[in-house]
Amino acid sequence: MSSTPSSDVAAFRAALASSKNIIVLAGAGLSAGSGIKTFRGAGGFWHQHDIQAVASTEGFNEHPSLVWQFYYERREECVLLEAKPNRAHHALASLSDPLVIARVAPSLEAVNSPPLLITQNIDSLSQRALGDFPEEVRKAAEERILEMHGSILTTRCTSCQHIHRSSPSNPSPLAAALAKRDGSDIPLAELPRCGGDGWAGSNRYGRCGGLLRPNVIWFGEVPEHMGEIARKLNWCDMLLVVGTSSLVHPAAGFAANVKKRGGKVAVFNLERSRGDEDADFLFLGPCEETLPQVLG
Ligand SMILES: CC(C)NC(=O)[C@H](Cc1c[nH]c2ccccc12)NC(=O)[C@H](CCCC/N=C(/NCCC(=O)O)S[C@H]1O[C@H](COP(=O)(O)OP(=O)(O)OC[C@H]2O[C@@H](n3cnc4c(N)ncnc43)[C@H](O)[C@@H]2O)[C@@H](O)[C@H]1O)NC(=O)OCc1ccccc1
Ligand SMILES: [Zn+2]
Repeated sequence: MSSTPSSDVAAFRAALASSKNIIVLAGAGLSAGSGIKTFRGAGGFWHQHDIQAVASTEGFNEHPSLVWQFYYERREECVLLEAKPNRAHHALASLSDPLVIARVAPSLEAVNSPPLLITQNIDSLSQRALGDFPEEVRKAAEERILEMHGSILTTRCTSCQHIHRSSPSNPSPLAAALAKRDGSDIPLAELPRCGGDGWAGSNRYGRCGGLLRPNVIWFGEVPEHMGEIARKLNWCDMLLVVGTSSLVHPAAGFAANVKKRGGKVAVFNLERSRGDEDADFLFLGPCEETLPQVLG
């Protein structure tokens, strides 16, 4: 790849305006401006926790209490401590407004509107940034947000696979259990259990009682929505890569995939990141500043 990436805003806007299928890929940097720690940045999660122990199926089978405490801390950050969507989330959310689309992306094909947002984040802040949009715009836009690594707002039963949605307002059963403890091991029996209907074969017998796990994708597990993501990337002619170190696969391979098919890539990151030398556009700095500026 010969040329170095451009940071010419007008050139980027012209490229965006002629794009038919725009996709956004987001990582932890998108939510850094909301006070949520990243993974590899200063004070990041992976500096304080062993990835294998807290973000793998094996880790959960060995130490379910430790993993639950790690995700309770994540839940605290995102939900209980009221993290709010920042200007980067709102700039991306504005791409769901038909008036904004008409102005910045008039060539966007209706089937690709609003632009798809593929997020590696589990914090639900991109959805919350849609808060003040009219119902139908918000609904349409929510369907265009793919949480490929799951969500901190949901738990999954390890036996019946039932998904439980604990809304931010009422604390999850875990909160009660964790609140009691000083970080020491929580007995397996006290960890969150499935209240879903239990089924043995064809007859039903009350509560499933299976051990719940955070409904997030751990290392070694297949990310969510991979079929839809692969299909949509095939036709993507402009990929915005926002706040990700591009070190975790399969997300880390999306940009090269789009480039290979003749699409363009624009990277928004606080600093240089893996593979950004192959991008067409590179906007360095806090994305809560660069995105509103470039999309504004
Ligand atoms: C470590 C890495 C080498 N390992 C992997 O990639 C593994 C193994 C692997 C698979 N393929 C490979 C190929 C090569 C090598 C390894 C592999 N991948 C997997 O296991 C994946 C599953 C991985 C998912 C793991 N779960 C997460 N999260 C959920 C839980 C949780 O959140 O706890 S990953 C987690 O870490 C990743 C962290 O990356 P970032 O979000 O980028 O955060 P990071 O801190 O690293 O960087 C932040 C960036 O933001 C920038 N920034 C900071 N502030 C700002 C700011 N203000 N503005 C702008 N930018 C900013 C910084 O400069 C920095 O660049 C995210 O994906 C995040 O979700 N599963 C899978 O491959 O299954 C098979 C498969 C695949 C496809 C189809 C079929 C089968
Ligand atoms: Zn169950």
